[in-house]
Amino acid sequence: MAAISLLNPKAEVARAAAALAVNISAAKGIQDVMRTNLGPKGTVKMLVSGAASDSFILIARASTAQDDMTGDGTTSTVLIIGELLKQADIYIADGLHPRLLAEGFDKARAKTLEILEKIKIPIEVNKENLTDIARTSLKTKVHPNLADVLTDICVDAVLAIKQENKPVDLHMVEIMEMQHKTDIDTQLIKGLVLDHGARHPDMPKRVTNAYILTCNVSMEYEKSEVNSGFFYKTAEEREKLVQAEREFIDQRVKKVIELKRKLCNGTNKNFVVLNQKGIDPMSLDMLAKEGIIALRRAKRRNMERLALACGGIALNHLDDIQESQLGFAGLVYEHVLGENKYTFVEECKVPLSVTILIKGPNKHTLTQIKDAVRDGLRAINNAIEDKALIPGAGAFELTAYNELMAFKDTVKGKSRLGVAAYAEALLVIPKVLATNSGFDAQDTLVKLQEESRLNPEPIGLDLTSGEAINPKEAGIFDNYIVKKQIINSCSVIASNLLLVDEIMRAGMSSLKG
Ligand SMILES: Nc1ncnc2c1ncn2[C@@H]1O[C@H](COP(=O)(O)OP(=O)(O)OP(=O)(O)O)[C@@H](O)[C@H]1O
Ligand SMILES: [Mg+2]
Repeated sequence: MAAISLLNPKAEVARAAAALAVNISAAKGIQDVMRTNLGPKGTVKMLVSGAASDSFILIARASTAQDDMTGDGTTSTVLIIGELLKQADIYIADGLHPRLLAEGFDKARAKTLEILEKIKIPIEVNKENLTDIARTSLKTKVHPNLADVLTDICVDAVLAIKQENKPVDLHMVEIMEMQHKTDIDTQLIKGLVLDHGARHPDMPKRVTNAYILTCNVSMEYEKSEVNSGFFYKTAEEREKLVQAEREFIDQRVKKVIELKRKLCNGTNKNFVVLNQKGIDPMSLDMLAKEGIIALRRAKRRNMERLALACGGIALNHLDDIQESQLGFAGLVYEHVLGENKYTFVEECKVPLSVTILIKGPNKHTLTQIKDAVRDGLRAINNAIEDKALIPGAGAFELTAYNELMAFKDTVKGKSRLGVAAYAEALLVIPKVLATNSGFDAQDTLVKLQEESRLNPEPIGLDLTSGEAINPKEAGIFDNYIVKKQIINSCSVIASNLLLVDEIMRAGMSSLKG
C-alpha cells in the first residue's frame, strides 16, 4: 500500500480522503455509543473497546486523559468531538478545506475559554457549595437516593481532612469495601477500620473514650535466639536466659499497663494498643487482665493513618511513654463479618484521615459505588482548587453558543464557518441531556433558546419537566477545570482528526525527501 501511494500521487489523495472519512465515521460511531451515558438520566457507563482505527484511539485517549486529570467530562468530550466532525463533514462535502475549519475551531476554542471565565461563579469553600457540586456529580453515577447518601459522606470526608490554606490530600480519605448484605449502608468513619480484631478472647469488644497507643515495638518473646544453642551450655543456663528474655518483654508490657492505670483507672477512659510488631500470648494475657484492647501486626500504612486520625505519635520504643504521645478515639469496637474481623477506631476528634466504608451485596455494586465516591471526592476537590463553579444542565453550552454566533460575525474569511460549526457542536450537550430524559431535542432547544434570550441569567434544562431552569437556583453545577479541559481537548483532537490528510502528506513528503 505505502509503496503504491509513494509512486502514485492520486492514490495518495484517495487514501487521505478515505482516512478522513474513516475518522469522521469513527467519531460518529463512538458518539453514538457514548451518548446514552450523559447526565443523571444517562445509563451506566459502558466500556468501549475493540475498535481498531487510529481515530478511535485518539478520541479514547483524549477521553481517558480527561478522566485521569479531573475524573470527569469524558462523555462530553467524546460527544463534542463527534459533533465537531459531523458538522465538519457537511462543510467539507460543500468543498470547504479542513484546514479552514480547524482554524475556525481554534478561534472558537479561544473565545469559548473567555466565555467560560465570564460565566464562572466564584464560590466560598463551604458545605453548601461543596454539596451542590458533589450531588450533581454523584447523581450522574448512581441512583438518586444513594447519591444523596454519598454526597453527604463525600463532603463530610473532605471537610474533615481539609486543613486551612493547604491543598486537600485525597489519599487521606481511605475507601474500604465490605461485601455484605447489611442494613447499615455505606458510611463515613471519622477514623479508620483495621481488617483484623483483637487477639485475646478476654479483651473487651467495645470501648469508648479510648487512649490509642500506636507503636512499632515487639511485645513478643523471640525464642529463636535463646533456643539457638549459642548462648547457653546447661539446661539451667538456658532457663535463665529464657527468663531474662521473658522479663525484658514483660517490662515493656508493664510500662504500657502502668500508663494505662495512671490515665484510666477510676475514670471512664479506656486504653487501646495498636502494634505493628507482634504481641505474644503471655503479653496479651497481661493486657487483657487490665481491660486493654491490643491488636498486633497492624499494617504499616495504617500506623501512619492512625496517628493522623487519632493524633499522637507512632512510637518506636516505650522507654518514656507519656499521655501526650497517645492518640484518642471516642469509640473502638470489633465487628465480625462472616469469617473476617474488623476493628473500628472512630469518633476521632480532629481526624486528618478518615475512612469511607462502602457496603454492598456484590463486587459489581461495590465497584460502582467506589467509582462514584472517587468521582464525588474529585469534584469536591476540583471546586476547592478552582474556588469557582460553572452552571450546569447545558447552561454553559447554550450561553457559549449564543456568544460564539455573535463572535462568528466578527471573524473574517471562511474560518468563521469553523466557529459556527464549533458553536453548533456545543449544543450536543443540552440536546443529548434532553433526549436521554425522553424529550425532543429540537423542541427543547428552541424553548431554552427563547428563554435565554429573555433571561440574562444562564439557562439550563430541567430534566424532569423538560422546561428551562436556572441551574444556579437548582444547585446544578459543573467543575470549572473540567469544562476548561473539555474545551481545550475537543478542538485539538477534532482538528487532528480533520487534518489527517495534511499529516499524512507531511509524513509522505518526509519519506520522499
Ligand atoms: N440534575 C441535572 N440536571 C440537568 N443536567 C445535569 C444534571 N446533573 C448533571 N447534568 C449535566 O450532565 C452533564 C454531565 O454528565 P456526565 O457526568 O454523565 O458526563 P461527563 O461529565 O461528560 O462524563 P463522565 O462520564 O466522565 O462523568 C453536564 O453537562 C451536567 O451539567
Ligand atoms: Mg461527569
